[in-house]
Amino acid sequence: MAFIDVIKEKAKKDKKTIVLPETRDKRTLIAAAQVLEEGTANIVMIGKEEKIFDGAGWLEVDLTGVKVIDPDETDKLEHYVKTLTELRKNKGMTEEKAREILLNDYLTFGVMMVKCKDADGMVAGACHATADVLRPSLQILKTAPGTDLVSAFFIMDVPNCEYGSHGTFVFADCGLNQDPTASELACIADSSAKSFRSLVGEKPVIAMLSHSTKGSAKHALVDKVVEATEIAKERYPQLTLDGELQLDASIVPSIGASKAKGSPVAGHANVLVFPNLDAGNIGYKLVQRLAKADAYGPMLQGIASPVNDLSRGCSAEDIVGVIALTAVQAQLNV
Ligand SMILES: CC(C)(COP(=O)(O)OP(=O)(O)OC[C@H]1O[C@@H](n2cnc3c(N)ncnc32)[C@H](O)[C@@H]1OP(=O)(O)O)[C@@H](O)C(=O)NCCC(=O)NCCS
Ligand SMILES: CC(=O)OP(=O)(O)O
Repeated sequence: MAFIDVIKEKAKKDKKTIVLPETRDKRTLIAAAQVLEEGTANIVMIGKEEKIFDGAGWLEVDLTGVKVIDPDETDKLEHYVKTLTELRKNKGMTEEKAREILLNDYLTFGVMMVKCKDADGMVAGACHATADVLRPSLQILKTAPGTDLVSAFFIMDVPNCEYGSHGTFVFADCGLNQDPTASELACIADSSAKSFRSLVGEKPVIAMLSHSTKGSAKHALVDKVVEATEIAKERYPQLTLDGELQLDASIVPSIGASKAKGSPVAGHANVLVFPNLDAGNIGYKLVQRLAKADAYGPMLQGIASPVNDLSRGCSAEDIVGVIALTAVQAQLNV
């Protein structure tokens, strides 16, 4: 069974409620209808009911069963206003500002629904840039207990691929931390291992990626990954993790054996930790577009409740997948 079909089966077993704030986006409406039909989640949408259902009518999709919350009409608004004001009072938030934001910014409204447990998770980003989705999520939900850093990963499912876990990988950070320090890279490795284990269900084998393998190149960029590897090995001794490794040495067994002999990771990695966001974001898009991989994300790890982003280049099918993954994260509380 394909990776995403396994996730959908899990999602169906204990249905969670996912809020979709981007109700002007056609792909989101199409995805919502498919999720309702497949039964992987309950869907809440934010906006004016007549506009949402008009949109669905033009697209000829059936949104029967979707719950619509209109910020102008809901009696939850004042609770959200008070909660948001309290949460952000040290940052100058007032009730007036909070009301203005909640009435006009559906992304923040959706995050508040998750914060107040009126939804189990949120998926957005089909028509908003990543930074706009992540900022309110980070500000309101904050990090999960025991974590200092939120980071963003993709589940990459590569067709006809013998590498990774039958072609399935976690790539990180591909969406949030632009130039992580060595210590932050170590944290991203640990969070990515947890994401891999909980969503793919297999043992994570983590490569700390670089343009160098075991000292083949010298540069400050390489030094950062070497240091990150040392920190990660010390902080998380239970992980199967190694670096610094080039991509080919990480995933191709024969190249791993020749470039990094004796490494427990080389040639077998299924979790790829990129040295910075340029590499991560470009890397996932190369694999998605040229190898025709399914790319689910950017999903957040290390955040207190499940909120996941999308690329503005996503398809309706990608949204359906990320909704199912969000529902499973909510089940597992990761
Ligand atoms: C996400 C992002 C917008 C946050 O940066 P920012 O707007 O400058 O916001 P700040 O640094 O002021 O952070 C806002 C809040 O989030 C928190 N935060 C930021 N990054 C965080 C992280 N990685 N982990 C945990 N919390 C974080 C800050 O502590 C701050 O909290 P506070 O307001 O309660 O003090 C920024 O990191 C970014 O633009 N990342 C790249 C996104 C992108 O374009 N990706 C490429 C496409 S996928
Ligand atoms: C993941 C990604 O590239 O997102 P965006 O379209 O928001 O830039």
